[in-house]
Amino acid sequence: MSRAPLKLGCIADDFTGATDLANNLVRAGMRVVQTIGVPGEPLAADVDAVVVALKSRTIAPADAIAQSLAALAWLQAQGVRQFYFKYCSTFDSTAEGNIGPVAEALMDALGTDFTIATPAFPDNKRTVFKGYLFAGDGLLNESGMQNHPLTPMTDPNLVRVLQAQTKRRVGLIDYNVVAQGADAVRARIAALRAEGVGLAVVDAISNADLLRMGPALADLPLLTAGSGVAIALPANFGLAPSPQAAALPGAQGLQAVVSGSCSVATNQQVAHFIASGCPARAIDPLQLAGGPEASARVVADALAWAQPLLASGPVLVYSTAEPAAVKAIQDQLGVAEAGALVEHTVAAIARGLVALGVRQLVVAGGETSGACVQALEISQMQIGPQIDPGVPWCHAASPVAPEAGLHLTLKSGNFGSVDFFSKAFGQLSPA
Ligand SMILES: Nc1ncnc2c1ncn2[C@@H]1O[C@H](COP(=O)(O)OP(=O)(O)OP(=O)(O)O)[C@@H](O)[C@H]1O
Ligand SMILES: O=C(O)[C@@H](O)C(=O)CO
Repeated sequence: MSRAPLKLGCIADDFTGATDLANNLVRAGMRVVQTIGVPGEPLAADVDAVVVALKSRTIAPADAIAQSLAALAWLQAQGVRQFYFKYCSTFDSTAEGNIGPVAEALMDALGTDFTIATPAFPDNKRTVFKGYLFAGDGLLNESGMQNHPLTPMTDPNLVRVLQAQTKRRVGLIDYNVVAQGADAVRARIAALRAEGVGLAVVDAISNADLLRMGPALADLPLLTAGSGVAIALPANFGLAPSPQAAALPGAQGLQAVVSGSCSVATNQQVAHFIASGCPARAIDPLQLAGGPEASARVVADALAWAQPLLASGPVLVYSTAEPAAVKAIQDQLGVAEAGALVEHTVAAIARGLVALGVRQLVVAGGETSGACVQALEISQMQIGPQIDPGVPWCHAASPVAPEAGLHLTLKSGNFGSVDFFSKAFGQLSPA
């Protein structure tokens, strides 16, 4: 290997989550590449960290484990000093996992008996106290996440949630320990290890807490977390923030937003975009139920609608709906079927929009982003400047956007200010 070993090798369980992690690493001074899935060839770029983006959050645990181990094996082949399994700051899991099963499989593969688990991301109001996860000012299960279409979160106690997904014992490094600093965290890790605890949820209610615990994490082979902990890691490798880490090519082309997210923040962003007079077209999932022809018709109609409007500014195509409407659709189509149908259709629309000349694309929703990036045949993304906490602009090559590629941002469902969809375009520098 001619380049230096990677400092961090990261595996993210969805695509927006991967850019969120990459964004925090870039802001703290690392040069980062995000790959879409496990690359088929060795890493060429000379970077500090790679984030391998999987779409493994809601698939069967055995498949999530297999994909994560494949990502780990590829990262190991590139030479990596520390590994990071990134999941959602709202700890999104199904009843079977996949946070616990994947974390354990990675621990087994790395031969380590201990890791941490903390989704804390204070910049986005995700805080953990006494093992309880807060989203905004309320507990996770009162935040809207209890209504998530694929991963409803009804228990805010992360020790309990994780214990139900793991064979290893789950413990807690609570706020009193974190507040005392890295030495106290190190001592607590040693004590938990001696008691046979394999995974410890760590409290953090501010960036200062994350930065304080950072040095105590330097020697752990594997970290499992949301993106928050990432702000403390570059310093462990002697790196400091630098503006060059986020430079992207100049932007050009038409602008569009596609949204398959039904999260609280996205619902507000869609409503705001429509209220501000921008063109928007809703997709009715029930129209997709008639097989591939039905979906193809919806795609063609949406593109025919968008084409004459694009020259005048950004358009929005969305399936975003409030919880009651989502539930009604799921009751008729099934949860997984509705999700897959909508994702496939929104992704086909995203591809069609890029074929029409869109080169600045906002995608809302993690699963939706996964489907869109795959439809656009994107294999790698360069991470650029942050639009809002957890959401950077990225740049990627795509066969659908030959020559200069396209700018895209993958917005997690609950991230971004209410005016995110219009604000994002104003933050790109023209070519
Ligand atoms: N109107 C709808 N009815 C039923 N399901 C829908 C509808 N609109 C979208 N969906 C599905 O809901 C899921 C939304 O998940 P997605 O990960 O894209 O958004 P999110 O959960 O808000 O984002 P994140 O994971 O970043 O928080 C997708 O599978 C999508 O296809
Ligand atoms: O951590 C988060 O909240 C996000 O990066 C995410 O994973 C949403 O899908």
